[in-house]
Amino acid sequence: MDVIDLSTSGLPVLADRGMAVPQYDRETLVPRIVHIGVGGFHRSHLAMYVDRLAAGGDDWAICGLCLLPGDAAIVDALRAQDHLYTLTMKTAAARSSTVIGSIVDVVHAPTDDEPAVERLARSDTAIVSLTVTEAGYDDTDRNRRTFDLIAAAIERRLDRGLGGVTVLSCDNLPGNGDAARRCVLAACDRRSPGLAARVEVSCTFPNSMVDRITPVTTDDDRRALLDDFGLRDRWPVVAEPFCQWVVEDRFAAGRPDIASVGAILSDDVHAWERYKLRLLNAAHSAIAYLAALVPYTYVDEVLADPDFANFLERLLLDEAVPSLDPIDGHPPEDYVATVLDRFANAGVRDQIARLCVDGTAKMPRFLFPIVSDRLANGGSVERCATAVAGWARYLAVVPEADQAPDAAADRVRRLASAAREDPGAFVDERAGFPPDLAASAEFREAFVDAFRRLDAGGPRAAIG
Ligand SMILES: NC(=O)c1ccc[n+]([C@@H]2O[C@H](COP(=O)([O-])OP(=O)(O)OC[C@H]3O[C@@H](n4cnc5c(N)ncnc54)[C@H](O)[C@@H]3O)[C@@H](O)[C@H]2O)c1
Ligand SMILES: O=P(O)(O)OC[C@@H](O)[C@@H](O)[C@H](O)[C@H](O)CO
Repeated sequence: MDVIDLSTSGLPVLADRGMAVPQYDRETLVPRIVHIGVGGFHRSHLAMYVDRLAAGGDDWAICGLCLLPGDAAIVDALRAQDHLYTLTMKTAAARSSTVIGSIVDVVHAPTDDEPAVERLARSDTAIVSLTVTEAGYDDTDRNRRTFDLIAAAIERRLDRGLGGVTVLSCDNLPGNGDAARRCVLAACDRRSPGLAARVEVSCTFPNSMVDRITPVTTDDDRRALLDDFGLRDRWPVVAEPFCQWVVEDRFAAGRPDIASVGAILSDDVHAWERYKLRLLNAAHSAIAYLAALVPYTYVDEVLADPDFANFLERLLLDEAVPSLDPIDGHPPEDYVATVLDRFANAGVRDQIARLCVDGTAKMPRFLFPIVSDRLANGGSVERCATAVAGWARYLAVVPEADQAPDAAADRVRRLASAAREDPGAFVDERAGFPPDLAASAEFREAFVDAFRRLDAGGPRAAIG
């Protein structure tokens, strides 16, 4: 089999080799969605939904907007292959690959604001979507730029007599639309008096729950495409088959018929989002650091370990589930079973190291709310405390160069080091604990006990 590079002209060859490829005319698509943060998840999720829409005859498409210097690699990769890429869905038994055609342009604006603002302000932009990570909504200079650009673009649109846009966060955080709204309105206040009020009446910020486990792309993923299809794709995406998107139907400038391709339009996104953040994301953060200390490399290895599987199941059923309001017809226990099943998928090879990234942004959003609820309403916090102790021990003992990136970890790392002498020192508001956790003798005691067990016997002793 000849090796070909991914490009529009190669699509017929790939179709002959059995790969699903776009059958629609990409030239006629209109990039009404401008997406900031063209990482793996955007390409496994929103871009896939938009690809399905195009396959059904819709003309919506996506322009990627990359704002960080480090985005040069993805920009180059996409440009070199006509913005096409492969999405491979994997289980232990099978994998299936599709070429996704819904991204039709990409703008890289790491330093110069004007190309970004002008692209966002264009008359055909209807949705500005975001996957800029949880930490991307914290108030830092780098993050401010993202929202300053959006505010500048909306102002330009309104001054030109164009309407507002929908700002659609697809990040994992409680009330992601509300968080995006707060960041955009703060940027408006920084920019000009009165702009925030104009944005409030012209733009919308739907909340959404987004879900598809999407590991970091590896060279093995690239090699598999070469072996199976003779295809060289510079930056393919792999994901699990499961995919979910629940979103509020508040779109200021129109939307495609996303329900027709599987999205759920709902007024009750918060209930779904809580299920997901407290049962799936919290579970990821709960095992991440303990597993890294073993060390395990992949999530499925952790689930194949009966001690870890039992620890996680008990944490979810005994501590996380009681903190949730059940959704009619969708018992949380069923959701837990699905999550455990998805984590056990030995085909997807999701990396523990990926889950360890940005713990300071994720612990307060995923795991601490469960503990807060337990402290307020009664019930054990022992397993959540063990998970947090795993995080502290990881920060204290894993050499910094080997730790997963976490831009805000310096202070927390110092507290974790201090915890080796005095474990209780870690449970401090400076480590991101909310006041109720920091002040709770019950939580502190459970944490200290778990930290000591970890110190004495490692992760297995702590989770037993
Ligand atoms: N990977 C998943 O399984 C998954 C599933 C559901 C939701 N998500 C959400 O998507 C986010 C991104 O995940 P990913 O797997 O695509 O990660 P990724 O590292 O592959 O991509 C993130 C992209 O966002 C850009 N980015 C990061 N911070 C930014 C900032 N402050 N401003 C502008 N751009 C920024 C990066 O340059 C990169 O292109 C997650 O943090 C999460 O909120 C991910
Ligand atoms: O993507 P993050 O960094 O918010 O969290 C890590 C994982 O929990 C997350 O990516 C899940 O895999 C995802 O949310 C599944 O939909």
